[in-house]
Amino acid sequence: MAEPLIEVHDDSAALATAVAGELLSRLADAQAAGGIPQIALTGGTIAEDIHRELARLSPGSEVDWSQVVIWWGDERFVAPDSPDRNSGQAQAAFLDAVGADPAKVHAMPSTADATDVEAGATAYAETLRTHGAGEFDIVMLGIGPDGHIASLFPGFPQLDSDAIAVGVTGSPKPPPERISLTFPALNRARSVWFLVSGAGKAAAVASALGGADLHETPAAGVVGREETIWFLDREAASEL
Ligand SMILES: O=C1O[C@H](COP(=O)(O)O)[C@@H](O)[C@H](O)[C@H]1O
Repeated sequence: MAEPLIEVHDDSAALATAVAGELLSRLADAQAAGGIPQIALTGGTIAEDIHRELARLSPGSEVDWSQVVIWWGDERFVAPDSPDRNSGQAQAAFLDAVGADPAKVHAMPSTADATDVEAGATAYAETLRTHGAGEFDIVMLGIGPDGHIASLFPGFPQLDSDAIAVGVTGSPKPPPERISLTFPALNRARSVWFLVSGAGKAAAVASALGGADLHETPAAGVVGREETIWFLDREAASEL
């Protein structure tokens, strides 16, 4: 397993531009090689900045977004039009603008699609299975100040699940009900990219990269099969 790479940028704006540029470059290369890349998006503050940069930079890129398969690492189990939806944020920020194919955009179930989080997680796992069980090219993950990634929170039982996707209730960060991919699913990715900005995340970054137990710092439990890159700004890297 390759050592994680750490890339530090001056601030969150520079970080967002760099990640968007790198993603477009990877997708263009994969498509030029004849592939239909599969990526998993994340929610959160830095993801919003990156999505806006993807909208800005995509027209000048070689990427055909209609030939990219889109997944999510986690989602808030709320109404489909709730502003809390990670997928709604991405759709509005860039997926509509760049011409993503709705048939290849796999949002996690909302309260309109499933009776509860467990049913939603089971349905998403089934969707993943029908598409090769999540052979992701790139999984992007934000991280919380508590070290959570996706909706895998410190001390929660979902950390030990061997399912593909799980339901979460009582999330310490609102909204309380969520659906999340698990470690076994996330760790099938060829590349895992952590996207982290701000001083509030510095301790979590240091803990994850310092080899913490994944039950205390869930970010420590995800590695790509081929590469793991930590895209940080200076503040997030300040405790390394
Ligand atoms: O709730 C969530 O939080 C994390 C990090 O979000 P941030 O706002 O602190 O950057 C995110 O990675 C996850 O997808 C999301 O559901």
